[in-house]
Amino acid sequence: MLKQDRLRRTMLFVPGNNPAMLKDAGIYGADAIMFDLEDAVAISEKDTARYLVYEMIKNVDFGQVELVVRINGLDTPYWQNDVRAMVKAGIDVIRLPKVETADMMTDLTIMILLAEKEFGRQAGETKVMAAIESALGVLNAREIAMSCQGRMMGIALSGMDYTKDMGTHRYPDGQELHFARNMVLHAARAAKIAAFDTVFTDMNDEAGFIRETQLIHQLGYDGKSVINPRQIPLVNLVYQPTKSEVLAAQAVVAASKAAAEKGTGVLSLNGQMIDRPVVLQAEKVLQLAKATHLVDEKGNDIEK
Ligand SMILES: CC(=O)SCCNC(=O)CCNC(=O)[C@H](O)C(C)(C)COP(=O)(O)OP(=O)(O)OC[C@H]1O[C@@H](n2cnc3c(N)ncnc32)[C@H](O)[C@@H]1OP(=O)(O)O
Ligand SMILES: O=C([O-])CC(=O)C(=O)O
Ligand SMILES: [Mg+2]
Repeated sequence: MLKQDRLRRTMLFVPGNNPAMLKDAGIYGADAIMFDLEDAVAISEKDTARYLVYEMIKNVDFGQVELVVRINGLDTPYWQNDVRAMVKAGIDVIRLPKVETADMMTDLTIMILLAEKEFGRQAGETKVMAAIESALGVLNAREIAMSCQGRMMGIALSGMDYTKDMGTHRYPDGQELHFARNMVLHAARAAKIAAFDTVFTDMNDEAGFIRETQLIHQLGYDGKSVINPRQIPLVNLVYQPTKSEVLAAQAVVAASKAAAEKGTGVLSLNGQMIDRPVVLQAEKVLQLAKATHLVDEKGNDIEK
């Protein structure tokens, strides 16, 4: 599967200085694991965490899960060593926190390219993503999302730092994130990259977490950064298509295959015109249904 085609419903933050959490991070079914070298790690532990994450990537089999690392910001003395170590380890994606301008992403990719050359990795192989955590970052989201063509995998809203920058804090109804959520999402969609919503930090407020996940799913986000394994099945449940959505998608895909065999492009199904966007949407529904074991690899129902 092409990397950009993979599901990205959940990206699990794992503190880079916690060996037990790092070792088991692959067992919870997250679509991506995000090793954190930034705010989950105390200053005194920065070098230890980098070394530990390097060793984990080299020695633990995380299977098909996408491996992301959140490095330290460009205003710290750590980020260049973070980049070198992670590129050497073979990380899939580097997430830069507190991105405010496209130039910051360019500075990051210059360093990544040097490290790719130094450690014999293919140029451009290491993907990048930007975390937007301030008013300036939100206003520049479009240029940030359009930068680093070919390497840019996605952008994320980071609501804790963002609300601090805005002079507010997180509220249960999420109104304070309304503009930023929509800006980040539009920037991602215009650049054809993935969009990730921010963490929800109250692990005991399951109803609040589900409400927020339903909102970002409705808006069109690919998924969410999560901080605890308990949040993963809740996101997957929200993203799971309904039975009638699966049936409709199966019918569209079957009709489009039959039309392609006959050499017809556009077709009609139950009086509805079916064109390419409808087929792509149906394929996405079946991809989500496969991930939650509602249908098999071929898109057929799994008897329960
Ligand atoms: C604003 C920001 O920057 S947010 C991003 C930075 N923050 C983080 O990375 C924090 C990530 N999350 C955590 O560290 C933890 O979930 C905490 C500290 C919040 C809560 O930890 P706990 O109280 O141990 O949670 P809980 O009791 O649900 O843990 C259950 C199991 O899941 C494991 N676990 C919990 N969180 C994680 C995680 N993020 N990654 C991997 N494993 C985890 C625990 O180690 C425990 O394993 P065990 O049963 O084998 O002992
Ligand atoms: O990316 C996130 O959601 C976590 C984070 O750093 C923030 O909210 O400031
Ligand atoms: Mg932050």
